[in-house]
Amino acid sequence: MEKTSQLTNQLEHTLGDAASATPDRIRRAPKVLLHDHLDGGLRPETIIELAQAVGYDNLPETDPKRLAAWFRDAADAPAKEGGAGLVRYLETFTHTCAVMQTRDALYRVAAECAEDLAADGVVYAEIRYAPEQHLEAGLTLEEVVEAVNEGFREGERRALAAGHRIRVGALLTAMRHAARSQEIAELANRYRDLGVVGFDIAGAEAGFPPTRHLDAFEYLKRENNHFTIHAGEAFGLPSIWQAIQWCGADRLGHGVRLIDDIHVSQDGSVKLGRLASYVRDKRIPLEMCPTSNLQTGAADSYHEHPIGLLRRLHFRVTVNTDNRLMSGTTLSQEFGYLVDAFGYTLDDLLWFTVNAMKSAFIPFDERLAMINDVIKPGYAELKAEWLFRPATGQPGVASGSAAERD
Ligand SMILES: O=c1[nH]cnc2c1ncn2[C@H]1C[C@H](O)[C@@H](CO)O1
Ligand SMILES: [Zn+2]
Repeated sequence: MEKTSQLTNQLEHTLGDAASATPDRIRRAPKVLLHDHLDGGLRPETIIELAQAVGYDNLPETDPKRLAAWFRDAADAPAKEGGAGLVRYLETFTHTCAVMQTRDALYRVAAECAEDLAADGVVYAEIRYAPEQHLEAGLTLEEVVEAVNEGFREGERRALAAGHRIRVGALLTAMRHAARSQEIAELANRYRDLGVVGFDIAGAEAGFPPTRHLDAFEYLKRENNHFTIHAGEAFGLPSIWQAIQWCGADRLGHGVRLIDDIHVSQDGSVKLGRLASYVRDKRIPLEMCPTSNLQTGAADSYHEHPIGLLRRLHFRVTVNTDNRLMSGTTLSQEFGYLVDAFGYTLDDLLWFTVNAMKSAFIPFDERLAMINDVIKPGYAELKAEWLFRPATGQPGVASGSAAERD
């Protein structure tokens, strides 16, 4: 009896160890990224080179390391100061957009984005940007979209040559303070199946409710197209409610404030309000971006980030980067922070990843093939690594455990 429990403990230990999410395993695990801004993920070296090429001399730093630190610090500042978080955070994009005004620059940034994500183990990504912010040097909206799409294709090819497979789709964003959403929605529709997979609105949330862009959303619905909406980041439940019930968003960008509609009692029992229930019942995906939320003040720490509770309650949570440059992060790092905060294992990471792939805007059969033929086998392989560890010469934990299980 005692021997049995000893072996059971060993078995649990071995399988627990097999599923542990070390930084190296997180990086090698196949990952899916649904919320990442093209203009928030440039390489610092590239910004400096592009600025020189176009004569932009307003960069705060001209050394790549110092420039990277500047972006991170500038994006951190809002939360530290407790000010108008998101608005200050968004000011940093002036510099990245300034160097993304030519065909070559957009092509390069998009290619490098795909390469960087692939090197981090991302196998599928939807990358968003606002075409209307790249017209200053005379490009048309169509030229912007084509340059970015071609850049993504080039990045996919380079990644493949380096031994990584990645597929990248574009989401076209309209800025919520501006008035071009209908035009951008039509653009997204025109380039559908040509590299663009959906639409989004972004920018300052307070004062710019999603219903300002209702025409664009209704148009996209009539066209059977897909869209996500940044909501519940800097503004609370009304923004989420409008995004879903008025605009019909397929997914929510961030959605952290949904927590305001969930009541946890002292005894640990949980009661969902009507909106939170609806989001969970309808399996509406939440594109959560932990570090970005800390920077804009939408969450106070990784430990307290609503993702912990929402995952426990089986909301359809996904993990994302938002802006890799401003947050000094990668998708692997975001998962690493959550592993440290919540003790997640590879099984949790697989759950988040399958959630994300199910929520992607590409056709169902392609999502399914990604899950069954790329993601699940990738995690299974990582979890099986212990089987091939060199023998230690100690009595075998593995053989005892396997025998016990049979
Ligand atoms: O987290 C965000 N919330 C709202 N807007 C954002 C966020 N991250 C980036 N943006 C804005 C700034 C970019 O210039 C724009 C398009 O990518 O989207
Ligand atoms: Zn965002």
